[in-house]
Amino acid sequence: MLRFSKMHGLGNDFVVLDCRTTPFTLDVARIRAVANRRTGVGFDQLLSVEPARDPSCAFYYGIWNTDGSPSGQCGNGVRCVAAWLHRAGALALGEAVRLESPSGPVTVRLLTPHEVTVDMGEPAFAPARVPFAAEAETDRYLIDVDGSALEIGAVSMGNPHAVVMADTLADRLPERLGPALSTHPRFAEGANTGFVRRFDRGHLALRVHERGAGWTQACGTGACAAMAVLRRRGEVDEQVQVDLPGGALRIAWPGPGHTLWMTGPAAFVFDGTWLAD
Ligand SMILES: N[C@H](CCC[C@H](N)C(=O)O)C(=O)O
Repeated sequence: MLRFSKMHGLGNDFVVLDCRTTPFTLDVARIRAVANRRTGVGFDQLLSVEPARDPSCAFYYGIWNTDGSPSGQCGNGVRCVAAWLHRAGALALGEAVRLESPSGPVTVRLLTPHEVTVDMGEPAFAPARVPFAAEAETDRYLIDVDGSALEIGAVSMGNPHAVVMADTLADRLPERLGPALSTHPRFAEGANTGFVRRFDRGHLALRVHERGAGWTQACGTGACAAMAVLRRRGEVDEQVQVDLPGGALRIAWPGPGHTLWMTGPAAFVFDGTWLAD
């Protein structure tokens, strides 16, 4: 009997599974079945809360996209995991706790039962870390998409991101470029592709075409990636508000050599039992 919680962070929605005592056993076909928005539950990512492998962390969380592919990190998801652990009595308000993601530890702290701040670690710009095929690391790469050059930033937040300034698109549409960049061969593991508009040094708008999940209402690591790329270019201050279709996140990052902080909401929708097998 598969029990789950349906949650969301700014409309980026999740099925959360309690795998603290029962191991995670879903295969790709089952993940896709649960992801189906008509015959399943529907989610952008499925999250499994499991015992930590790293003894310095309280719990581990696994992340799967709608197509069954795994991810190394999920910003909106880790806030939901923190709120889920709080509801389960395993995480106190105000307590800073390390959680283990597939790409390593992050530190979460609940400001309220529905508002979470997360130390997401340091953005990784080295092309091999993204991974992104490039001869040398730079703030801006020119990448060939459909036969013409597009300027992007490339960064890992534990998962790969391409960041595109919307004002560099000319007449090219994000609807086409998002899927093309998310599966671009220079990103060996694919990319989450964010289109950013900069209002001023403290305020951005962003929408993200996610690897393995498509367009989402919000992408936490995408907001972190947009901040990381623009801050390193000197185009934003240490704190920014990032407006996504589903709402706003607050991101803080002094710059290279520092970790990056994300603050935003986490919401419960319902608890359920999967009966479709
Ligand atoms: N929605 C998530 C990111 C999911 C990333 C996933 N699509 C990948 O394959 O890396 C977030 O809030 O950060």
